[in-house]
Amino acid sequence: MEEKTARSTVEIGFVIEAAAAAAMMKELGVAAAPELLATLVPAAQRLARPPISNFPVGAVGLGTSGRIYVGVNVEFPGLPLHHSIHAEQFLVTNAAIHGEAGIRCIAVSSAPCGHCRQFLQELRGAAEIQILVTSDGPGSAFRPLCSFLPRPFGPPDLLHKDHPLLLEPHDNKIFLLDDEEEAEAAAGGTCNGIGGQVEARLRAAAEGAARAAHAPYSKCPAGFAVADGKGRVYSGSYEESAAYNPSLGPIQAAAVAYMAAGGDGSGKGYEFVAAALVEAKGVAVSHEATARIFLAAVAPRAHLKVYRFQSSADAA
Ligand SMILES: O=c1ccn([C@H]2C[C@H](O)[C@@H](CO)O2)c(=O)[nH]1
Ligand SMILES: [Zn+2]
Repeated sequence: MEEKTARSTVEIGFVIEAAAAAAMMKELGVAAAPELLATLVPAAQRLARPPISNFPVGAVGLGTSGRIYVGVNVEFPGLPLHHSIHAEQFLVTNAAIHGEAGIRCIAVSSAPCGHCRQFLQELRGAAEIQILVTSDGPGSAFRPLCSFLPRPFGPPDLLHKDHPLLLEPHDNKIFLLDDEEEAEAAAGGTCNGIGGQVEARLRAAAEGAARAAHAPYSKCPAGFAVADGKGRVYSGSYEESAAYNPSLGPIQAAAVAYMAAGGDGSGKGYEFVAAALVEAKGVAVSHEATARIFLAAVAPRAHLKVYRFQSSADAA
């Protein structure tokens, strides 16, 4: 009973290094890493930001590196529900931000929805990812993703089998258009006096995120970066799903980076003062309008600058 109390009050961050995970296993008397994942789910739920549903979802995943990644659901008051981030998507995005190569198993507080089962198809070896649903009770066990989503539609339906998948390295060819065109593209918004240095860092972060984006279906990679009032920059890459709708936009991915780095989405809100979007010029998929809607709802003071690059057919 005492042990149970200790477990339920454990506090965690969004990334747990392999050595720290080993120390936790020892402390909590847990024999194997997958068992530790389930133990940490209540602590993960406490990091969730669900002001609309008040339904906190926590997901805890083990990477092939031995690191543990936490994911939580994030809801944005004032925005349509499809802007929400699911815990499982948060987990995968958090892993991507930290350069993780693969996810072996995930413990999650409630059954993954159809959208998340589909999103997870973007990972190599998706069928064998092991999932445990803690709300199923003490006797619940890890089961492969293919038992949650039999006969999936996924990357093999649309891509060559060797095409890089979500957690695999991407280097999309991006060459930003010159300054004059950027200035034209940066329509709207008033510059609220962020320093040129922060602006340059935002641009570089968004460009790097666009390079790393997983956008093999539209071939429209994109990256988004936000700066807080202290000059800290957080960036996220667009992550596409073969089934399109479960895709996670670069704006949501940057919100994950912000939260995973300790930004508090519930207390003082999202303290973004400036943002940058990097995407191709005149292509099928644009995030600019979404970025403006998102910023207007969560950080209305933030100035957005949009940088464009010439679309390249060999974007991967
Ligand atoms: O697989 C799921 C299902 C739901 N949610 C979140 C979305 C929303 O914030 C809340 C209610 O659906 O739970 C997840 O995070 N993962
Ligand atoms: Zn879901």
